[in-house]
Amino acid sequence: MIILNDLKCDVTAIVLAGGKSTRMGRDKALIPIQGIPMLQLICNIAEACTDKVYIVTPWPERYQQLLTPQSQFIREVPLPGETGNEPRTHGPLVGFMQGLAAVETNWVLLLACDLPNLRLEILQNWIGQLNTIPENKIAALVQNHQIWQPLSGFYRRRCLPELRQYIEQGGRSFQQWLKSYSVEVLPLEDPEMLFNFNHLDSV
Ligand SMILES: Nc1nc2c(ncn2[C@@H]2O[C@H](COP(=O)(O)OP(=O)(O)OP(=O)(O)O)[C@@H](O)[C@H]2O)c(=O)[nH]1
Ligand SMILES: [Mg+2]
Repeated sequence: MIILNDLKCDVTAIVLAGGKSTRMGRDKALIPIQGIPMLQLICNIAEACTDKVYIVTPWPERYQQLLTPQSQFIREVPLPGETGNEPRTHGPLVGFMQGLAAVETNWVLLLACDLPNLRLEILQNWIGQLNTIPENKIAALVQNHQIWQPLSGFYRRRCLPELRQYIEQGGRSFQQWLKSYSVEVLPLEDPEMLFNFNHLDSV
């Protein structure tokens, strides 16, 4: 357990709660799963994995009552050239970059807020393996049919300068950005854990 605690200290969690929830038709973060709003469910799991959790969102007021003891909001701001009047639509890569700027640990656990089947023991198991990942790997993610699952995995903090550059050049795609790097594949026996709750009729 001492080893897991040491590793826990070297990981910060970033939970993304923004976007349009177009397919759901209402804010996904607030949809209850067994009585608990999805964002809170994810933050509870994140807190058990790390000592620090950042919730990156353009609208922290909306989630104020959900805030758990080790969590902190990072208010997402428009990029230069974007207007601040409409809900942000710049997407999760920009939210991630804005959260990453506040991180001081070597590793970041990035989580979407729409993962109702997320399992603590699997995340803890992955955290236990982080110190075996070769230095040249910028991230450690699950891969399905050559597609990375970017919103439920780990990134090294040092990717920030290159991520910033990619975004400044107009890039918004995790898949495209990750193509420039060597990424470790995380083992996952049951892909159901990463079921993405996008439609109300999908459960
Ligand atoms: N902070 C932040 N999070 C975002 C943003 N866009 C998406 N997300 C988060 O990224 C995760 C995956 O979101 P998606 O399901 O791909 O997109 P969405 O815009 O929320 O929903 P759709 O409109 O149905 O595509 C969720 O946790 C969202 O809260 C954004 O611009 N900022
Ligand atoms: Mg989704």
